[in-house]
Amino acid sequence: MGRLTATFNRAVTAHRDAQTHLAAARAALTDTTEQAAAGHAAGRVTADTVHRLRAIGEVLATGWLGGDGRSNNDPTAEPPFGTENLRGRIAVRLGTATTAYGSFPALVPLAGGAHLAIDADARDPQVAALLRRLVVRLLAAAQPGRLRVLTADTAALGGTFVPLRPLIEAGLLAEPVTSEQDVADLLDIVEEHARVEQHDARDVDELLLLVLTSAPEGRDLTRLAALTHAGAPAGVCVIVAGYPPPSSGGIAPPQLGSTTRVRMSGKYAQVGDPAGETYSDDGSGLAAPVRLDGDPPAALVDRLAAELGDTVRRATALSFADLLPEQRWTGSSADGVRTMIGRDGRTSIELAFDDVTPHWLVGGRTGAGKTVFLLDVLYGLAARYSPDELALYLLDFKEGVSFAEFVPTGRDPSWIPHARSVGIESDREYGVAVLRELRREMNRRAAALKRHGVTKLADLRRDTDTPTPRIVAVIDEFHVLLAGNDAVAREAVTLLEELARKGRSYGIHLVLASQSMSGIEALYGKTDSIFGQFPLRVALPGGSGVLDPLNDAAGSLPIGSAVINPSAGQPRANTVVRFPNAHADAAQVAALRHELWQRREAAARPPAIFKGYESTHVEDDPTYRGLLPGGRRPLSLVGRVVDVDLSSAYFPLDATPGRHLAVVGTAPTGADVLHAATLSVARQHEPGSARFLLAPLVATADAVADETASALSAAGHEVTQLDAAALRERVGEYAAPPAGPSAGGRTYLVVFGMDAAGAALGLSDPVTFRSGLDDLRAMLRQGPGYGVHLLGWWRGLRRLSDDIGGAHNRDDIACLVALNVPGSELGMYLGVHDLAYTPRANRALLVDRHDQRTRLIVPYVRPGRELDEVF
Ligand SMILES: Nc1ncnc2c1ncn2[C@@H]1O[C@H](COP(=O)(O)OP(=O)(O)OP(=O)(O)O)[C@@H](O)[C@H]1O
Repeated sequence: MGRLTATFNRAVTAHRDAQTHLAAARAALTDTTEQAAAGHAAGRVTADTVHRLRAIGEVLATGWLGGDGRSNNDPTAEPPFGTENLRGRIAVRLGTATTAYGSFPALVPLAGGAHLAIDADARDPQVAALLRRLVVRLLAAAQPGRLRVLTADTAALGGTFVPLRPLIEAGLLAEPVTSEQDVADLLDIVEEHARVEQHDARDVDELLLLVLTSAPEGRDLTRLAALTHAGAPAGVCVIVAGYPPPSSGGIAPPQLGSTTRVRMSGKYAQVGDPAGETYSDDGSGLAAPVRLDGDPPAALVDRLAAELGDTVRRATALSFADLLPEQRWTGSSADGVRTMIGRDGRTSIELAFDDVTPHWLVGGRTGAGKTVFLLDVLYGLAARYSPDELALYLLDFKEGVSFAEFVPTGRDPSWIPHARSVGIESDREYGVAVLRELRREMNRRAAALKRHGVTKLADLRRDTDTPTPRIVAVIDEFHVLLAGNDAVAREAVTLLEELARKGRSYGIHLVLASQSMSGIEALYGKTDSIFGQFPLRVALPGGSGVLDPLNDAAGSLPIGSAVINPSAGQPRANTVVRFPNAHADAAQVAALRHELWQRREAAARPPAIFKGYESTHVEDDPTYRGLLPGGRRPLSLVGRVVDVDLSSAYFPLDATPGRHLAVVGTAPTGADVLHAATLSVARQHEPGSARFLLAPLVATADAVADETASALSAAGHEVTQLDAAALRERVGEYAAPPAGPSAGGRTYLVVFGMDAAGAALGLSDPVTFRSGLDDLRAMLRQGPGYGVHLLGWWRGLRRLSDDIGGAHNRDDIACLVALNVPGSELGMYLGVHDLAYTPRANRALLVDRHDQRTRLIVPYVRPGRELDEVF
């Protein structure tokens, strides 16, 4: 007993500095229990021994790890939460060991590589209550941010942890998983945690407590066992109930390492020897039955949730501001650009666009936080590098507003000065236009390198005064761009392949983000050649598609986190990062945008913006506004090209046979296009120097035709209105060069509803026997030569074809704007077999037969025409 007293006294003194002296104290307990067990067996246990055991137990499992958290000195005072750093082993109370001479606390070691297994699963209410009690003890004791608890409840499908709901809601405890597949995913997370902790050998950053209400089977049990063998540096603590599982076919279950085993026997439990610290000489464990502690008081659970929830959130919360550097625009992009994206535990994680990770592939199901992640990256970069160091091309294919905040709006004139072009709800054709622009820039840079006789972008930057910023081009929902297997998708694949392969040498970096990596037909056979150039993979929840098929680390990620993998998704290269929610910090984000905008250079221009849903008006077109009389050949404006700068779509009307315009399609916007085409040519003539003959032949176009006539008259032009018969006459007149006083100047025959002139044109002249169609065809060929141009709207392609005498005469009306005309029909008319055109609202195809131009355009509509009317 003398030795016992001495060790006890040492332990009590040691309590002042429990961490350093815990080992000594634990030795005291081991000593004591050994002696107690031995003494008990020999009938030598006395009330005094038990009394001392009780005191030692209270010293070892202090605060919330022991009793109810009350101290011996003042039973009414509760210890504070969050005192343990959990870096090494701790003693945790399981229940009360009873002997004939009284009871003492039964403790087991946990953490620091020590684990616990109970033979009955959580369907035994005592086991379920103990598991809850242990979770609460550890959470109450752990310093904020030092403990992460993951639970699996296959025994009761989540029911075991219902009493701990307040902790789940407070974010202190993860939602329990309940299926075998989920358990496998959970093990992925724990293994990843262990790998990262072991790799970063400095210290255990965060203890991951894994609580399972029943043991998994097969391979997952082997994985679980391996975790128990991983040792203290893995930072994992396993508490598993229902181990060993009922034996299957006599095969012994894998042995757990450093695990105290508890065996249930009626109302008592038998606690085995902890690893490395024996209660017994013969391995029989603690020689006293243990009454397990029951449920934690509900009030304690509530209080813990309220107090600790807040503290943990504050301690681990990551705000948008954490991503930003102290000083703006101090970075040099000579060797790459990098930004902090979030944290792994307490470690900040930076990602880079450089030679090692030139391009990124980002995956995540919809709603997984892809947009938020991209915004975090983009704002982080824009805060670090000036527009001379970094330029952004942003392209979004989904209906949404991912990048809308980078461009000026009616309410907020600010923009991100790095943004060169921003596409919102982009068309695939717009995407291709942006990629072409990037390729042009790449070629420009390649030529500049050659010119300066250098091989690296950094050297070029030194040799020239003109800034050569690195370019980061983000394409969100890029699978839309590559959908199908048409000419657009094929061109996009070719461009992407080239940019991915050569971009890194020229400071051009791509981020491809998508909710789906599968079923992209156009990529067939090209995935390796393209995605092989994207070593950095970012998998958000549901985004495992960007990782290796054997890497399922993104399976059960919570929102706000991502797997970062710089090795093209290989299973052993994951880091799980938490990133802040830029959407939640809208005021801060707006403040940053304003700050950056204010810093822009005086000459900075807002980005070229494409909003797929917006209609366009000729009056807003700077080209239209700049048109003046006296040009060499009048331009007839019909819309804006779907390209990076949204350039004006027009046809020059010169003297070549066939320089006429046909607008085709039943969409009422046909009349609007004709209106814009007519007014634009009118601006290029002095009043009195051109004749406008307007034939409003269909009721749907009457209002627009009247508007056109008044606008022309207001501009001082001579306007004559024609009906079908008069049109027939004029066509006859213009079939040959005019002679006499009407000669000279230009004549525009503007026909709203040319198909309605069919009957009149079909009539033959009683004298010459020439039909109106004969005259029309002659006029189409020769008219431009003497200044006559037809601007007509046909509602059907067939009628147009008939009027010109068959599709083989298509060059006789060389300028075509196709509205809602099926692509196949149009392809047939034009003799182009793989024409990629899908008619849709607010879009048209411009075809110029003479210079082989085919462009997707946003056709002009009259202001006030609502979008749903447009098609
Ligand atoms: N770091 C985060 N922390 C907390 N919540 C987040 C975080 N990131 C995203 N979220 C939440 O997830 C929601 C969806 O995010 P986001 O809009 O970025 O998803 P998405 O993947 O772009 O979805 P979709 O493809 O459908 O547009 C956000 O409204 C936000 O509330």
